[in-house]
Amino acid sequence: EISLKYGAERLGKRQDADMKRFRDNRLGAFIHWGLYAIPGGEWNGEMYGGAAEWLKAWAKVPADEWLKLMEQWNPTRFNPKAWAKMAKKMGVKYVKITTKHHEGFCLWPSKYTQYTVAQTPYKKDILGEMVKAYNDEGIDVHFYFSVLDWSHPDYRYDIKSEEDEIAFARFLEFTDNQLKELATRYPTVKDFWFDGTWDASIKKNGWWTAHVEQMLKEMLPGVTVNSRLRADDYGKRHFDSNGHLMGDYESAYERRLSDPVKDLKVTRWDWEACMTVPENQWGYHKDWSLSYVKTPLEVLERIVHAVSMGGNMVVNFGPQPDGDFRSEEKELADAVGRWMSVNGECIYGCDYAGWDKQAWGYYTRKGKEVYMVVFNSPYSRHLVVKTPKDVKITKAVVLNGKEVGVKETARNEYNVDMPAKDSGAPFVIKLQIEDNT
Ligand SMILES: C#C[C@@H]1N[C@@H](C)[C@@H](O)[C@H]1O
Repeated sequence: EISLKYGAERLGKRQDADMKRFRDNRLGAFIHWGLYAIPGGEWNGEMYGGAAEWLKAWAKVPADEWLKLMEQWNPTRFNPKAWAKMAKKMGVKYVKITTKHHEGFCLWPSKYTQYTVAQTPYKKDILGEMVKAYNDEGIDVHFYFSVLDWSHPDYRYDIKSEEDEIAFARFLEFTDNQLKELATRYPTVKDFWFDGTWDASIKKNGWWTAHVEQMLKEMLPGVTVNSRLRADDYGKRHFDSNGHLMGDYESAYERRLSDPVKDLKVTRWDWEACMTVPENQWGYHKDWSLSYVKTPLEVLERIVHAVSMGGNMVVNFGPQPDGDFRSEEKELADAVGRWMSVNGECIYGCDYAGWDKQAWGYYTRKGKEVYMVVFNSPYSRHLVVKTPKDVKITKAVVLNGKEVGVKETARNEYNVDMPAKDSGAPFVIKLQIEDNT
């Protein structure tokens, strides 16, 4: 192994109670909310199809012009309690909030910059209102934080001169101060999800990324930190130069998931995926007709897919500038919540089952119970199950339904009957097993 000062601080999964809570929560929601919600993908009469929170880049808007949007930040329909109730009904156990996205606008009254909610017509600490509302509903709060900051004159994409070194050192100190401010003001935060760490300037400062992880964990014992923050001594990101995962969970799965048959490596570590409902819109975009919008069923399948491979899934919401959600997002939260209210036990606290995936859907596992989450009903009316050696199925019951027949067709092979009544939606069969492995 290469000797590293700023490589992985731990080998294998974190096993403390806080990490177990992160893992068992399984389903989260992302809130991408910032100045970018105001133009919603349109600038000077031109509609841009790229990600709405990157409009400043697509339309090549200078920072000072972009930040003038602060004069319009006044979400009069923002109701944190209603937001928290919507999340609760959806069945999410945590919400990741963009405290500051690449644009540099802070949803909290940071004293280290003038680009915050305090300097807008809204004035109030909107982040604090969200944290309280979600926590009051028993929902954990995670902070998204963009290291990349388009509003800060000392940010550098690369370090090519003495001047760059000096400026970027000032920028790293500014960032430390903001992170300490967030950890101090909102001590119930459970996780920091870093973004915007792909530039050469950060890769050349792996030491700082290790320092940030350590600083936050000293300030907030138990807090989790994503792998995307981390770079090692040689600029290797997420996994260090010896191939060990840095941070507490891998966070590379943005709008993509590992193939559940061909690519099982993620089952070896903790990981969290995040997804958008349109093809690639995190912030509010006025026109969702510009790309395919996933149905609630397609969102649900991605949630189950992630959990079936031992990961978490975070579904994104991009609130409107007025503080309300678009109808498609309200309907999505409703639909997912209805399914989770009946079948959530195959998600919460569940993990990778280690059984060979079948065409009808996915397995998840919690101790001695294995769940079959069926998305594709076969014409044969039988669900083929191949168990590992020395594992037998003793019973099969449809969640919120009746027992179904199980017939052993060969060694470690079974036909599990379909439920008599077709619910017209994905359903879950809970298997009791004898595991003599
Ligand atoms: C690229 C990029 C960013 N990462 C996603 C989580 C969004 O914040 C997007 O803007």
